[in-house]
Amino acid sequence: MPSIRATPSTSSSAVASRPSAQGAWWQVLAALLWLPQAAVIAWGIEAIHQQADWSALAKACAVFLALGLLRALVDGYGLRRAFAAARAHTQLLRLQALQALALHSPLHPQRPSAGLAASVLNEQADHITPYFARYTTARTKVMVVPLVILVCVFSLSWVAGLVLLVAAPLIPIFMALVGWRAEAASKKHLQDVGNLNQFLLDRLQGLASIRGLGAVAQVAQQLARTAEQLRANTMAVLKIAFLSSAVLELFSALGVALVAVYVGFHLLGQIPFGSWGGTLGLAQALFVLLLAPAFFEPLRELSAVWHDKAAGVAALDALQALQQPGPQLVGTGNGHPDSAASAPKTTAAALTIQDLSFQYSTQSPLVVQAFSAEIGAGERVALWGESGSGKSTVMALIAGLAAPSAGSILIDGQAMDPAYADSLRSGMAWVAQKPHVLAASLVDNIRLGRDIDDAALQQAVQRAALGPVLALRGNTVVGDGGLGLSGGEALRLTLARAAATPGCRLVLADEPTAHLDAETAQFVRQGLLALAARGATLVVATHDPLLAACMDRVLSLDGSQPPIATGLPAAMRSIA
Ligand SMILES: Nc1ncnc2c1ncn2[C@@H]1O[C@H](COP(=O)(O)OP(=O)(O)OP(=O)(O)O)[C@@H](O)[C@H]1O
Repeated sequence: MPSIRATPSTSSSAVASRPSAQGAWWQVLAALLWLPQAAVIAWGIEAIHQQADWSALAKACAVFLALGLLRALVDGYGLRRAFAAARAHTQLLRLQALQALALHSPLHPQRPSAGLAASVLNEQADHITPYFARYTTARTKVMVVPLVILVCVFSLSWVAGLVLLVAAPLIPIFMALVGWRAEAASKKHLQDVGNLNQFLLDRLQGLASIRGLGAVAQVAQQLARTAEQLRANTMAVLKIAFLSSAVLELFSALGVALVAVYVGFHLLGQIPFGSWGGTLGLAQALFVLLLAPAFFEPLRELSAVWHDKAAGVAALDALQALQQPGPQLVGTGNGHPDSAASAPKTTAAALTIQDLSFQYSTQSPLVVQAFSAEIGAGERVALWGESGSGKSTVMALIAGLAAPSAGSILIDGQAMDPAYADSLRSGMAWVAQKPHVLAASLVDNIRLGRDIDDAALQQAVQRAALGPVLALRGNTVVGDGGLGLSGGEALRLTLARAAATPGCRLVLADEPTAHLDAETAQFVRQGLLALAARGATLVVATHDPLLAACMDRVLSLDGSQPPIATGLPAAMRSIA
């Protein structure tokens, strides 16, 4: 499995110059092969004019066809190479963005929405391949082919050369003017596609609430407005694309027409100058005439792929925007094979938190400030504090879901740093208040792809009292797209996941009993204490005085203390 490691971000302008240049150069060679082909045509027509014998003409035809075949082969080969390199490069950029996203901490303040990220990675990134394969190739051709043709034309006629020289710069100037608008319109268009995806995903997820509150018509109107905006922007992009083509066609047609007029009048003797003192022969004049459209051809090609550039650059920027710097997961998916921490431990973990501080971004205030605590192996501790005092943040920092801004966390004396975070985290179980239920069977939802044998799984099912649910559901899919789970069943699933964690030495539970009825909350409290009783340290962030009363100790983040809990069931008191 490839490691998930953050890679330095790359600007779109830097990566734009990176696709394989070889494919482009093969295509440049193919375009230049038109010169000998044009020479053969010009020579052949002059031969017909001078009534040369047919065998010479047949040879000329054969050479022309052979050159044509060679040109097609070279062009096809170059095109394939350019596309293969562009596809590979796009995949690499996609993977880099995906890896950066996978390393985003859940505490990242600018995490992109799931809909936007999916749209950028799946749809928008597809625009990068044509940009690298077609636009950058066309750009290389524009820099070489017209120059070579200009030298050839100038060597025969300075007037024809001058016509091309004057007409050519007008095209890039107008293209650039149109191109700025095109790029802005493309960015807006891609942004709208992302917004629509985000809107759809969000509203589909909240469909039950929308129906329940009778807001379907309003949401449908909003959707229609967003779709209409996307339509208008798509049309704006197309208008600009047509405008740029029209500008180019106009100037290239004028350029070719002027050369044709000059060549025609020169051959008729009406314009005798312009050919370095002498007069152009029929073959030379035809050669110049045949080269004129070829001079503009790379520019026309560039215009045709101009939209690819606008869409490609916008997609590169969108990929870049997914990789916003911010809090990242500690660790990279690679354990430290030689470290003592990577050896499986069976004893409960001891925690040392020293002067822990955290801020979500350099502009935001410290939400945890110089917090220190010692938690002994096997101890059960409640983190207490007013709402917003930073309990969840401290829990996330202990789990290595983000690196502290200052201070340190030691687990059994081992710092939670990137080299050891993964192996330290493998001995932790996280009990969330609202677990995500995957679209998979109940068993797969407990396993989560971890290496858990059947006996351990059965034990976890029993401990979380999930047996009856499992008997009823069997292998049917639960979660998104499958049968649902009740709130209580989902919480049991969380406990089962924690109970099945191999070598679990530290249980972290974030508000595990919030908003639960008394009976379910009691079940969760019992479940947590049972997990700890199997030899794990337990840290809970809670507002629940009953849960706090079950712990050995309460650590307050803001000086507040839980009220004296009453009504703790007798069975619980015995575990506590
Ligand atoms: N992703 C985030 N980006 C920026 N600030 C955040 C983010 N998450 C939390 N905060 C802020 O950090 C502070 C601490 O939040 P935290 O969730 O850790 O508090 P808490 O004590 O767990 O609160 P509660 O008991 O309400 O769950 C709050 O002021 C909150 O607004």
